[in-house]
Amino acid sequence: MASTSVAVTGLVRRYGRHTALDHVSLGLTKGVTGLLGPNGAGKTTLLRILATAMSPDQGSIDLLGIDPLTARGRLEARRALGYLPQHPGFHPGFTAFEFIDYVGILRRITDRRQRHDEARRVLAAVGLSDVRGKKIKALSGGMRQRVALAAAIVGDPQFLILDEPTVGLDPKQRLRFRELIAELGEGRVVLLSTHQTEDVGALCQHVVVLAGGTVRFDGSPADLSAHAAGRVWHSDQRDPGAVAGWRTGQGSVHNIGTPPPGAALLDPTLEDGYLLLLDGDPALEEVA
Ligand SMILES: Nc1ncnc2c1ncn2[C@@H]1O[C@H](COP(=O)(O)OP(=O)(O)OP(=O)(O)O)[C@@H](O)[C@H]1O
Repeated sequence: MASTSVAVTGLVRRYGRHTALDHVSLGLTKGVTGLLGPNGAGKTTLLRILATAMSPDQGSIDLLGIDPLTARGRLEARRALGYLPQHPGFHPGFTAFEFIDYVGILRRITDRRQRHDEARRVLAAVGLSDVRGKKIKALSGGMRQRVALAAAIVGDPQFLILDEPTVGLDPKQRLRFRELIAELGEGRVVLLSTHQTEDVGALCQHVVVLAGGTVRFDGSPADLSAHAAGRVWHSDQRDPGAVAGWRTGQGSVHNIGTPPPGAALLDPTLEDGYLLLLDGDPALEEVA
């Protein structure tokens, strides 16, 4: 039986003198894995390598039992994976159906009838049956993103690579995407790169944190939250021991860091764990 997991070992990728991935090793199984990391962490580089859009300088990949670093394996891997890139390219004059049909041609579904059935199936899966005859340029940003997701699932790939699929979506659209990704994660290997810690908390069984080209965390969402256990508290004013603190909608300040004695501790969220994991790390610009 074909392997149902993906593993990378010792992946190195350099851009000139800059090392974007520095001996990255990780394993992915069925379900949704969230890939978190600050800007420039190397997430897109890792995803592009897994999608066979780029080669690593060193390391090996086992993609559902296929070695995509060989010429033959690359073709086989491309049929087994779906990729939603950070900036999907569309032909805006195409209708949604025409675009997906075209993706079907690229994916070598040669039988026209079968390809059209597949286009209808994936457009229905992302809830776009009603607008399949509309030109892509006439669709909203959220709908276009759904077209990109539909394109990624043509041919029902068993490994899905999603690069920040919810960027620019409004909260309702994001929820819709969450549902779709959760459904796709049932029975497939899904790697979801995102800056949205709430999406990871809501969707993922597994989280990997990448920063400065190395893996800083690899475990469950609960373990990432637990990283902040005893280090999250609320107070009236921002506490001096806090590395970050913000006033919440309830009026009190949510602090993370080193609490004072007797502080009113809170249950940490995944975001708290993530922020504390990377606290003081030069790779994390957002919290500095
Ligand atoms: N084509 C390139 N040439 C030179 N440097 C690059 C190139 N692509 C990426 N880099 C650098 O490699 C590092 C990793 O980039 P990458 O895009 O993989 O990060 P990322 O985690 O996806 O970031 P973001 O969240 O901002 O998309 C960054 O320092 C980036 O500037």
